[in-house]
Amino acid sequence: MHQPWSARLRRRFGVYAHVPRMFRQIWRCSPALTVSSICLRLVQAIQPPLALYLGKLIVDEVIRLGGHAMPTGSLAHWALHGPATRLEIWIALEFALIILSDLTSRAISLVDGLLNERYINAVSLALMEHSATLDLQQFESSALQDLLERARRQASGRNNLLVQLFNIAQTTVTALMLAAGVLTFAPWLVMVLIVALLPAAAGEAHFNAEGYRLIRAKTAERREMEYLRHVGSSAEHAKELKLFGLGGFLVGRFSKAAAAVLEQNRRLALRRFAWSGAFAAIGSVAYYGVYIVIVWDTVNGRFSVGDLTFLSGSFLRLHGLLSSLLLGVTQTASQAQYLDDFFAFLDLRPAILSPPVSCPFPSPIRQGIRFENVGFRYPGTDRWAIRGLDLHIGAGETVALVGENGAGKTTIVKLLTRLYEPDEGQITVDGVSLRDMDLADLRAHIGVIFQDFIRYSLTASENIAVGRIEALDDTARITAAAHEGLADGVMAKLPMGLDQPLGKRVAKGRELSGGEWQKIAISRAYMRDADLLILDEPTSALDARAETDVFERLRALRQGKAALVISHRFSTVRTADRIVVLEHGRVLEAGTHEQLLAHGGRYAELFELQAAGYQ
Ligand SMILES: Nc1ncnc2c1ncn2[C@@H]1O[C@H](COP(=O)(O)OP(=O)(O)OP(=O)(O)O)[C@@H](O)[C@H]1O
Repeated sequence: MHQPWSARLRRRFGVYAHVPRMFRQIWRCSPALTVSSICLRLVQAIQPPLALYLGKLIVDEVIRLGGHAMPTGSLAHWALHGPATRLEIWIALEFALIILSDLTSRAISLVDGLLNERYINAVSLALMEHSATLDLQQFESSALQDLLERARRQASGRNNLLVQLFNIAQTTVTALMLAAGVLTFAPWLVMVLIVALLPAAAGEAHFNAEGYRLIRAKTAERREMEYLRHVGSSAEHAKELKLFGLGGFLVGRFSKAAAAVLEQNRRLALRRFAWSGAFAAIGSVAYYGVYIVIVWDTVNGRFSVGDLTFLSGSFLRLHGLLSSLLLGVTQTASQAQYLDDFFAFLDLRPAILSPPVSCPFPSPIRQGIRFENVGFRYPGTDRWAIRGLDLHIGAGETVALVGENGAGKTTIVKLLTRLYEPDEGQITVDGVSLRDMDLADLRAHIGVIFQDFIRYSLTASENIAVGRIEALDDTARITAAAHEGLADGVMAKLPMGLDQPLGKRVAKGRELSGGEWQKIAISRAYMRDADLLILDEPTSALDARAETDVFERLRALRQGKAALVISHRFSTVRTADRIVVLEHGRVLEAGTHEQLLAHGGRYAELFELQAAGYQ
């Protein structure tokens, strides 16, 4: 696939399109530090040409003084009374310049360090804040995971793009000043140097673009490697890995993925090495050619010895500066590609939004929640997870959903909380469609515990407070919720009580049993004053006594509030006001425990199957 060179050039420089946006971000982090960094770098940028020019003046002055009679007496006498006043001034200035240069470079690293840290934090925050606004559907797509993986590199702080871009600007100012100085002596020499560097510039740009293409193509492999590394070295997985003896298997998988990535990188690195060596040689030949011409012109009296010092010094610097500029531009070009990914991620917009004008959630619920002919397919699949579903949850009613694995129970919860949008039909609360409600308001009125609830590596009290994060400091509310959710007994056993960090990841963290974690999760639901409570497998890990306790307390909480309980345990299910049996995303039968048993359908069959297991 061959593109015209103009298109290629546009694409190469196109990577910098987001740099102004990045600068705006940097500016917002700290205008004072940004201005300080720019000013300090300007001061630093003009020092090398000044130092070189002072050097030339000193050499010329020394040669001029060389013709005079040798000073008599001491160095001090010569310095004070001799004809060396101008020389002394130049030397003093050069000394001052060295001190200044040292001070500014220290100040630059201080200011840049502070600014960079703020910028990296701002990038991480932007990623987290934006992630919170995206749809669950977007998160479940592997394309988004790949984009996020690349965008994260921007936040990792490894690439230090900010400092590199500032360095480029500084180097450019120095190079321009040196070039201007040299141009006054011999304009064509500068042209020779620039032209000699062009092949290297093109080569670097080419290899950087190729490197990025490689990384992009291998994002999925890198994500897999990241996953394998995590699984292979985390405490959560250690137990199963040991017992199943999976260490070797994981290492093998990782090595295979790593070897594929490594091999491609190696080939690119070798080609890059060979080509950049050849291009660098062209630059060096040009530099020495120019140097020989300057020496020749000095010998022939066209330049003074001071001019020779200045020109050869300037050329050496210019050569070094142009090379580092080239390296800087190409390195930042490849990093700027991640900037592209970072902003592409920030520009993603969620599809599930609040309407411009929203209706309030009907609180308290008077008529109930209704699914009307609802159909839903997960994105990227052809199979209907739910189809033609009609379901009613009356005000103050507890409905239990039962059905075999994959029947669509959890999907109903996702639709009810608008984590996903139905493809067909609608869901209403007291006749108001979920689409017409403000998303945050809708979710604030629903308390949900999913079967795969999160075990936060936070303190016990924080783990409960996440159910209503505004009440993080409301110890009385947290204690009451812990009591309702049976977590008070769990807390009593913890040495640090409410303040006990949970999980193995944190210092002094205590691990809990599955049932104990579930009690903490149930307590979260009690933190909310929810009009609709959804419990997806709430008691699967609880012992029989705890299960009874949980449902007794739930009955008390449910006064005037609707609840949807999903469970495979019939001891839980039979307490519900109404039981809905799902099959292939549709309602198969519905009624009370007694009605369904009398009906002798699927429910009765499943119930008897489970009851037989206890006999
Ligand atoms: N994120 C997803 N993407 C694609 N398909 C999905 C996704 N989540 C669930 N499904 C599919 O949708 C169907 C319904 O899944 P759902 O999780 O609602 O079942 P469930 O009744 O809750 O099952 P279980 O009793 O095992 O928890 C299943 O066939 C499942 O494979």
